[in-house]
Amino acid sequence: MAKRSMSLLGQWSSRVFSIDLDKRGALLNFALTEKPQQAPEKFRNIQERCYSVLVCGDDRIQSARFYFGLEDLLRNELPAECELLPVSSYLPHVKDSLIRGYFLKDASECPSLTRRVLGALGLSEQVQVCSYLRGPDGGRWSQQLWSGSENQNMDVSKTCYVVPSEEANYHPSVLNMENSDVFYCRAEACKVLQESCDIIPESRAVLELVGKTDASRHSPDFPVVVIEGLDATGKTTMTESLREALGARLLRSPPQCLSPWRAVFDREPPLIRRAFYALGNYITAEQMGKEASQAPVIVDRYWHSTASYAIATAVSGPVSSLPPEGSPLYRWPPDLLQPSLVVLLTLDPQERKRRLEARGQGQTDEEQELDHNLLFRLRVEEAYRRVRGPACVVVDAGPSADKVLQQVLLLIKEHCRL
Ligand SMILES: Nc1ncnc2c1ncn2[C@@H]1O[C@H](COP(=O)(O)OP(=O)(O)OP(=O)(O)O)[C@@H](O)[C@H]1O
Ligand SMILES: Nc1ccn([C@H]2C[C@H](O)[C@@H](COP(=O)(O)O)O2)c(=O)n1
Repeated sequence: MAKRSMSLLGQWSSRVFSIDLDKRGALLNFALTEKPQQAPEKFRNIQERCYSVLVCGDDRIQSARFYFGLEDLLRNELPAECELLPVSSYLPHVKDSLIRGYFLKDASECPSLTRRVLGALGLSEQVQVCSYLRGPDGGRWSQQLWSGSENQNMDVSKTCYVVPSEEANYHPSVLNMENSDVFYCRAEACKVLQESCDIIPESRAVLELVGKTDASRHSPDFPVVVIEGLDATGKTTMTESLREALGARLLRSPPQCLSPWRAVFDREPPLIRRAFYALGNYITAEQMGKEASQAPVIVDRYWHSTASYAIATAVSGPVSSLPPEGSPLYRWPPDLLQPSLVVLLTLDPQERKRRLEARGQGQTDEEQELDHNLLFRLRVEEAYRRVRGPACVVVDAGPSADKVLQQVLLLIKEHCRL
């Protein structure tokens, strides 16, 4: 079978390549042209031999898993002097056109080892390898696409020149977010798990728990109040107190019944992991519908968490790299039950860290990332504030637990019929 990536060749020169130079949002964008031209300014400082490895297979589950493991694979196989930078290639404004991979700067003494590793990788149907050559004047760079032939040498099939491209006004990941990071209907999330069944047998068990009825239009008799926030902002404390104060039922998303499989899906790439959490919301929604016919319901995390963590993880850099406020990516899935009120607990980063340390519990990988990466934490919180349908009401969780509880009870009185 011909490589799918080869069919991209016709569009190769329309593509923008965006190299993520650091996690702080510095992107190096370039395009390709057939006429020799000067490379972007930032390219001219590069002294190393350069390559790109893009993952562009037909099977989205296999490609997502392959890309997820690619960084480790490259780090294990390549000389230590190879610097790896995430790279995306996309057609501007074209939804779902993004393909991802790594840009390699090789400063090692052994170029043949790097080429051997990349040559072997290039044989895979889901990988496209290119090398970049600096012209003698230093200002020009050419890109050579490696053919997928079994010849592991650089079998150059097309040469293009690296030229500056216009800066995009959003992060390229935004193009592929819908149905890859965020799922706006149960059927789309189910599809991902159905496609995963052969390689992740636990997907079947999850799918069996997901109902088929659409409870979204059913308006519960009692209020449903969701408590959201980053780790250690006081969600557990608040939800327990509200349960007591209101005689409410307490639910969480993902629901208890998914606990046996959560760790399995946490080890999967975003496509599969986010589909799992999306389905967790639908299972919790069914429980909400039942419980709220008898008593008020309090929910620990729900759709705001699923959408916000997914969107904030898919992009890098500052809050400005998020999809803009009002983007349809912040919409509520029409088939997912809407709560009566969503409260977002926020906390000063120092106080949150103090509470985390006082609690002395292990953190999830993602929460460790929050600690290390202030930008990520800011992105998650800003995404929370942008999600609509209903929008969250922000409450400062800094004061004493009792004071915060009184404030939330007041909000419930204002927003809900009790
Ligand atoms: N208002 C408050 N003032 C001081 N300490 C608080 C307050 N609310 C909660 N805490 C303490 O902060 C720690 C974190 O609170 P809690 O476990 O409720 O947060 P959480 O948001 O549920 O965290 P996670 O998402 O990780 O489960 C706990 O030790 C809790 O006792
Ligand atoms: N409804 C939910 C609940 C949780 N998540 C994800 C987001 C984070 O990665 C992690 C946080 O959960 P915690 O450690 O507080 O149990 O789980 C989600 O996507 N949707």
